[in-house]
Amino acid sequence: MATPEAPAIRTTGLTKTFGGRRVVDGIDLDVPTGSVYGFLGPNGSGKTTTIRMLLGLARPTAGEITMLGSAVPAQVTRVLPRVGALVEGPAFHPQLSGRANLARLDAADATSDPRTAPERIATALERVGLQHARDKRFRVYSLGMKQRLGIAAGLLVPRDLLVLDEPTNGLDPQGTREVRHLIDSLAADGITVLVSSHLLSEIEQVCTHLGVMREGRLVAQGPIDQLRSQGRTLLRLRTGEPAEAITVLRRMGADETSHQGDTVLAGGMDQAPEAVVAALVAAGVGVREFTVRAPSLEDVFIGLTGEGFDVSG
Ligand SMILES: Nc1ncnc2c1ncn2[C@@H]1O[C@H](COP(=O)(O)OP(=O)(O)OP(=O)(O)O)[C@@H](O)[C@H]1O
Repeated sequence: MATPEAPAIRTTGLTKTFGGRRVVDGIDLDVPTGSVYGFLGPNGSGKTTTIRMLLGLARPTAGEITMLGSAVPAQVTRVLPRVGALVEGPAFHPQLSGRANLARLDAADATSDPRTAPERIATALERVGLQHARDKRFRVYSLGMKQRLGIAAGLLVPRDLLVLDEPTNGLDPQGTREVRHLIDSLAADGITVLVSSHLLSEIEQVCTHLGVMREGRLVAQGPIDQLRSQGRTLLRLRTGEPAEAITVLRRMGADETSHQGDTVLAGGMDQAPEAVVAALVAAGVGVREFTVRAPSLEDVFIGLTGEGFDVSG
């Protein structure tokens, strides 16, 4: 049994190679118990392969995994009953109701008790907010409802950990919100959630922790506030004297400056904005516009991954 202090998931040097290519390259994941851990990275960065190894669906080339206190894959049969997973989505029958679909999946699970099935199915449907639609056919469900039914399938027995691979992928904004609310409420119940996404904006609001993948490597990991504070404040100003402005800003500590036309950008300064404006004016630089942009997670990730994360949705 994992103690409350033990991480829900920990990997050491986890590696997977396909044809000599390191698709997952020595990653040390640390998913605290009780966290909502956003596993973020562009398509192809190795998230799904990592998740498949965690769930015992793929064998690591090297490295170790401990999940809920048990070694994976060696003790995967012990740990899997405590883990709900949504990977690639279960195959639902379009003509059957949500409830009938869950009954089919539950019946196919040799470890679940058929006597308690109706109650467990009702609880899972309730949990994801689909009780009212339980008798509707799957094919008339909205995208968000379909995805929530997929999560319900992972909740047919009580779980300590939920692993969701891109649960918001392809959803419209409404569906994305539904899934986010569901993750929030599952976390409030004490379930640890690992949720992958290639879109920061889709999961940022629900996560307590983030891990960022780039080309098979885990390039950042930690509590979301800690990662956010790694960002740099950016000053932006408009002036008729950009060259002079840059000289002043550099003297005041800016280590990154650029200008285009009358717009000057500067990073790496920690002076109060009013002190910067005063120094500019004292140096004869006319300031037409001045803004300070607080660091965003988006900026941090662009720096880490070398590419922008989609901010839609
Ligand atoms: N069975 C396999 N054989 C060979 N290459 C594979 C296999 N599975 C995955 N890959 C490759 O490994 C890389 C990482 O894939 P993976 O699916 O883990 O990334 P991902 O971050 O989950 O991206 P996506 O969001 O697109 O699924 C990709 O280049 C993919 O083509």
